[in-house]
Amino acid sequence: MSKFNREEILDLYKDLRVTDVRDGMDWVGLHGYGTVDHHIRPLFRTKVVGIARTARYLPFEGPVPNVTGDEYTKWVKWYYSEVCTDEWANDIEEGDFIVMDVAGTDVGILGSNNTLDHLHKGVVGYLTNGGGIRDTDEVIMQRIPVWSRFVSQGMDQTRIRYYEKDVPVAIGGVAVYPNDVIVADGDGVVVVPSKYAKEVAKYAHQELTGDKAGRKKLYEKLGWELDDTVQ
Ligand SMILES: O=C([O-])CC(=O)C(=O)O
Ligand SMILES: [Mg+2]
Repeated sequence: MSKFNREEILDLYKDLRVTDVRDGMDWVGLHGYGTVDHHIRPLFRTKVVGIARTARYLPFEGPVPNVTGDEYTKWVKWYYSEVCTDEWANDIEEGDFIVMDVAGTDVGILGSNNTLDHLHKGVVGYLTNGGGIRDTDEVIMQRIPVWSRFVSQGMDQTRIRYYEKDVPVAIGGVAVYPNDVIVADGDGVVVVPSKYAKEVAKYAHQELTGDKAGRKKLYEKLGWELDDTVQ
């Protein structure tokens, strides 16, 4: 990352909720920008902040080979190495939030296997505008954070091709550029353009601080034990 220090930004955003960041975006005049379509939901409730690493896939145009099962095994290997590669996985940095434009397709590019490899390399979460994720019982058990429109069963072959990485992509009505800040939790996903990241964080923290103080008073009134969300 050239324009700003990603560790500094990740630290600045680590405690912020999606709603704080949404408010921070409003405070700098970005009312109509950043909120990813609400149909894109988390597989399970969790909160992640990361730096956008983008990739674009296209539907596969065919043809589907008419071959025996054994020939198909070979064809699948060829497909993985030539048509649907995951080139973006070769240069992952700690804190990357993988943003995949899968053109709305119903394909399980990600599963319980390859996401573990990416986790090991530093990926903190995934955002897709289609399915893109399968093996979800295991993915949830492994605590791999994914926000997607739906869940897919099928594998890549005959369905999708990798096209390019590190380019702007459109996800749920929002243009996501490499290095944008992605904040995701149970309320969905908000995208902060990197050039506004510090200013948005300032007002997001103002919101969070005010909210904590208010809820702390109400906790006390209710006789509740204080937790991390109010102190
Ligand atoms: O095989 C794939 O491409 C995706 C998958 O199911 C996994 O990694 O577990
Ligand atoms: Mg699998």
